[in-house]
Amino acid sequence: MEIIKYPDRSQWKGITERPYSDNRAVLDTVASVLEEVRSGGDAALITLAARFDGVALQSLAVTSGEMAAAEDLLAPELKEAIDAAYRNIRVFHAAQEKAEEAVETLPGVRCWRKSIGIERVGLYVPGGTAPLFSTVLMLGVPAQLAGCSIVVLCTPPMKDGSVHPAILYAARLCGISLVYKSGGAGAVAAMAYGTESIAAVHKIFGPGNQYVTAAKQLVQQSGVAIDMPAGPSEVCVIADESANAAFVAADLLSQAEHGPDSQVLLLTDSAPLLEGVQQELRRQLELLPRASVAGKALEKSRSVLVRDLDEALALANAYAAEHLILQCKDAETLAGRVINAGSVFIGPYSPESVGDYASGTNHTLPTNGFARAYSGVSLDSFVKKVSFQQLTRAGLESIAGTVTTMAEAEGLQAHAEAVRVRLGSSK
Ligand SMILES: NC(=O)C1=CN([C@@H]2O[C@H](COP(=O)(O)OP(=O)(O)OC[C@H]3O[C@@H](n4cnc5c(N)ncnc54)[C@H](O)[C@@H]3O)[C@@H](O)[C@H]2O)C=CC1
Ligand SMILES: N[C@@H](Cc1c[nH]c[nH+]1)C(=O)O
Ligand SMILES: [Zn+2]
Repeated sequence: MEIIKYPDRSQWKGITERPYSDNRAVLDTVASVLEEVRSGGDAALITLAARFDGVALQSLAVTSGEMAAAEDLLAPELKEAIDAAYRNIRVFHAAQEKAEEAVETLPGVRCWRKSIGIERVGLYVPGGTAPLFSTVLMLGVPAQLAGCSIVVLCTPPMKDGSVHPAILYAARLCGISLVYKSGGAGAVAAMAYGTESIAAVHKIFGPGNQYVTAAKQLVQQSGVAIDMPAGPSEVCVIADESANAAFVAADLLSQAEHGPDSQVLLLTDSAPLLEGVQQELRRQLELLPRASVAGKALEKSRSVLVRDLDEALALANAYAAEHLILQCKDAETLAGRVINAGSVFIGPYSPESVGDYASGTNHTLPTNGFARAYSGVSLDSFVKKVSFQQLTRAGLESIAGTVTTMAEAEGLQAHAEAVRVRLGSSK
């Protein structure tokens, strides 16, 4: 891990840049995969599964038999854990369902908005390095609450050509039956353009590695919407001398183990804490089954010694982390001053892992600085808010002058006439 001491502002750009920011090779690969799927459909997806996942598939769709069998393949404690997480995520997302009141902007001029579920949505569930069945809940629960009518789920097959039973169990909980064995850019292309077996959707959701994220960004050109660029994972921890070095190191490693292109960032005003965290990282890393993945991510990560916590917060706001953990005195006050972050974890007992799985918040969050402008996935991501208005004749009379004056000033006479003709005052 690179250690940077007391950087001045001119060095901030180097700190806030992600290690994969120059991803032209990835974009080139992804562009050709998209074209392959657009022209080759299902057969191309089967070829891609062999090329990138090393799996020889006969067909892409998970059968209803495989869906039904999944539950019995899971240990009871895992099923209970998934059920508990499902409930918490549902409670948190259901609370986002707020009906908006109609507003009378003038007497007789009534305006309102209605949330309508996006009809066809595509969910991407990562599975390259690990089958992230938690992501099924993060996407499936809000899709279910929003009432999306067609929900397609794509995930890379495991080496034996199956989909992990926990993914299928979580999908069933969320009422999803259209599950396909397809990963990476190919899966994104399939959901964007459609193939013989996979329906094209209106919006694609979900996290993934650089290939998935690049594919989501590229397919937007064909008119499909996406939630946001989400992946590779990252975390920023702000810690002071009051923090427990073992907790901080554990949080950094929990994101480093996601993939070699994950990035973690420690910001501290305490040299002893920084030293303690480096020691803990070395100690804890050795104990991890995924030590080599986490080790690669750490090589591209940074620990920064700053002058004070104000500077730490300013740097964190500039970095705009997917996850921001505050392990310092007065963490709540600091949290109130956060401007850019996907999700914030306050105090020593709020590890990011709880948000990754089960506290209720969504783990599909903007990475690569996109938290400056994007929110994480929520119920809102799965609905459109359609606005409505209804005027009485008296309402139209009161607003007529405003509209006709503005329309004529813009040189749009027909707009003005559409008001006047109703009031019998056409020129
Ligand atoms: N920001 C967020 O909200 C979240 C992000 N993540 C991130 O999702 C990612 C998951 O990544 P993975 O485990 O890799 O699974 P993945 O499912 O995203 O990617 C696997 C697929 O990548 C494609 N691929 C692999 N190597 C390729 C190559 N050389 N050329 C073209 N395509 C290739 C293959 O099609 C493969 O099926 C991690 O980076 C993790 O940090 C995970 C959860 C949440
Ligand atoms: N940490 C991941 C989510 C995750 C899934 N499983 C474990 N963690 C992210 O939000 O980037
Ligand atoms: Zn995680």
